Amino acid sequence: MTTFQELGLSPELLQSINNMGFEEATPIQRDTIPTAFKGTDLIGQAQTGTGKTAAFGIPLIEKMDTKSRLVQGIVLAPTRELAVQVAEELNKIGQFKGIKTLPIYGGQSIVRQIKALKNGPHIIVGTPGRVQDHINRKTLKLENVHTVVLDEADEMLNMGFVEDIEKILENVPTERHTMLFSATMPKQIQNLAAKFMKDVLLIKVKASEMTVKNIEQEYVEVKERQKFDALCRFMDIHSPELAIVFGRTKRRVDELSEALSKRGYSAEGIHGDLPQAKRDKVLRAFKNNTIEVLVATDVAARGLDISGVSHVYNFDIPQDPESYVHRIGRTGRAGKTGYALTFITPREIDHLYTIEKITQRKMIKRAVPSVSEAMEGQQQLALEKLMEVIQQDDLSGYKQTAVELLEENDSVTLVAAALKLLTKEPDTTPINLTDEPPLSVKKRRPNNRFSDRRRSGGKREGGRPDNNNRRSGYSSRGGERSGAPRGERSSSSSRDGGNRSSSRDQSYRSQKRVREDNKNR
Ligand SMILES: Nc1ncnc2c1ncn2[C@@H]1O[C@H](COP(=O)(O)OP(=O)(O)OP(=O)(O)O)[C@@H](O)[C@H]1O
Ligand SMILES: [Mg+2]
Repeated sequence: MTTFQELGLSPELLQSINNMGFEEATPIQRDTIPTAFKGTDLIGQAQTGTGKTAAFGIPLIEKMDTKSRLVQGIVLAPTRELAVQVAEELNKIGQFKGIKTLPIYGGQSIVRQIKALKNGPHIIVGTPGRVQDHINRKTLKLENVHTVVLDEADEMLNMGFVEDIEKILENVPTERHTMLFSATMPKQIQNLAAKFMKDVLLIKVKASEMTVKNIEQEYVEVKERQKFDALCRFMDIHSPELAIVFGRTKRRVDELSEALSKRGYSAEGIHGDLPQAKRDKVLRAFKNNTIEVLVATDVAARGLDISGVSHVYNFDIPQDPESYVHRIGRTGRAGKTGYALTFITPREIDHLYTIEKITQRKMIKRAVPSVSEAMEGQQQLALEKLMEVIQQDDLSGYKQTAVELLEENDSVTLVAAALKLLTKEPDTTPINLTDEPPLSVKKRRPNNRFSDRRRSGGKREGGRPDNNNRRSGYSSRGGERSGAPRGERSSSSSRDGGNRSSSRDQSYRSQKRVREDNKNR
């Protein structure tokens, strides 16, 4: 066990960490904070929900000069919601030191952001597109930035943000401290490290599996047309506290959230085509438990930390194993338990095997529950509600009526009627979802997914020189700091785990993903 005192935090930060209820450092915090204090460029990899935000947030804030009113630190994140969340956490960590963090992201009034930027924030957390916009408008100056963090670095790379990041970093002094964080670090991340970092140290929290142990992982094989009924039955049995249902496309999310609402679930959808105000509203409602089911594209797969998410349903199998890891990582956070169920259609079984192989974790096969099983699940829930009222509420105001009722009815009939009233009986309102074709295996293009995306994505095209003049190196925590020039480091890929290299895996991983446009992130 490592305490934050042992990590040498200032009294101000110890106070905020204490206020946040953190008692001891998580492994990634224990391993990265001392290295980050030394100013070493690093890549931090640890499972979802294990405190990577504070792992970079603590050293970032410790390094801020409170007397300055200039921006000294910048964090880039792939989605707007994540930028907001990270800024909130940094504001908590920095509150007693007086460090101000400002989120800037697309979809929010630029005028409002310009005003806020004038208030002298020390740290900016932003999505690449909007940050660049402010740089171009000269409303954000990065010449005094000494620390840069790329949160969910591999996702920003997947999305083709690498050029935006490069442009942003051209505005930051080269003598800077750069940190990359994610739960997954595909090999292509080395290109990013080579581009943006110096003598990089890879700090990877060792785990036998990529996903956290306390998430129960199951799958169900079902025909496309039967998926929705199966989902409803599973949810009736599980009665999740809060659930996220992931769909592959925006249309899927729209249709699913509407269909779930029709069947009586309290559900709303979120994806990149919705106006930001709507996205904010839906997420707020989910966090406040006003809605119980969030239906989402992968826009909600990364980094979001919502307490109470007990179940994740992959209604459509994710596009690649990394996406799987992040999606299910929305549950089982900070040591809590969680549950994840993945739906596959018969032709998608190979994708499931690939996920299992890469995560090093087997999923348990489940059969589609019958209507009566779903009904039993709901009855059980009603029973629990009833027992809770018996134990916790004052029922004296109801007892006289109960006595009168019992004079005319037998007790079993009465209790059965009460249970019926409390039970949400399976709803069979007809639903017609547009079929999604099964996830297919396409031929892998040469090199890597990054180059695929550059060719295919509007904003990602139009290349730029592939190189900058930054020195680069890449070493594992084990010590062998290679320092080898780019192009000579292919051997270092073995650190990623030899199990990742079968051609089938690669072709799967390199598929062009049905992703949302960068601008919507
Ligand atoms: N030392 C700690 N003790 C207790 N809780 C912590 C500690 N550090 C972080 N947490 C809490 O754990 C939760 C998960 O943290 P965080 O969002 O930083 O995870 P993450 O590793 O970035 O996950 P992801 O890979 O999904 O982005 C948050 O609610 C955070 O406040
Ligand atoms: Mg995170």
